[in-house]
Amino acid sequence: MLVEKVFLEGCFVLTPKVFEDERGCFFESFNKAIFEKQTGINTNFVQDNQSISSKGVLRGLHFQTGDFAQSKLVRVIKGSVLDVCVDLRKTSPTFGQHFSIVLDETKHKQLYVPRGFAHGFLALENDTIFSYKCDNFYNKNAESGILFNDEILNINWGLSRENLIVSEKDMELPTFKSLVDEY
Ligand SMILES: Cc1cn([C@H]2C[C@H](O)[C@@H](COP(=O)(O)OP(=O)(O)O[C@H]3O[C@H](C)C(=O)[C@H](O)[C@H]3O)O2)c(=O)[nH]c1=O
Repeated sequence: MLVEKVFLEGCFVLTPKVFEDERGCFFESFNKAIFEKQTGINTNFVQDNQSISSKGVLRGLHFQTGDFAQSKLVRVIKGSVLDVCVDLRKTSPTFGQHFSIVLDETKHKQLYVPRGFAHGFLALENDTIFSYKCDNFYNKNAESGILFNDEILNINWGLSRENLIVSEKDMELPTFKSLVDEY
């Protein structure tokens, strides 16, 4: 597996070794020993999630607060997404900065998003299957997030608002500034 450091400390892009033959292909989508050896992160994922999205669906930016914060290992099983993570660690030199990457079914790249980050993605194709591992359980009362089009974060999603499908819940998420002022 190829592991590449992202400029946001603790964030990694992982590319598995793919074995191809006349039947198709095989790759290990997660191997704890290799992951820990190559990232130096000792993690214990406890929950797998999966979502299916039409083209233009934008989910995020989400995170869980406090003791319920989650690190995530995210990947695309079918289709493609523009995946974005935002550093919300107040003591981080990259606080408020974000990293974007296209994850798709052909390159099989994965993104490891540490605790203390907000995460979201835009589905670039219909029937995109997004699958991810979390190292903490879902806790509805600890859910929080930031408006996807927050002016300070200034994330380029590549599509104009009228082409996006965003849940009512996500449209009511706070701005980055209101979150910073609150904590
Ligand atoms: C996240 C989650 C949700 N749910 C329930 C709560 C709702 O009734 C329903 C849909 O949840 P939501 O609209 O929050 O789903 P997404 O918008 O895909 O949320 C995810 O979107 C971005 C990409 C993330 O990074 C987060 O992991 C996650 O928040 O599933 C659960 O039962 N367990 C869970 O772990």
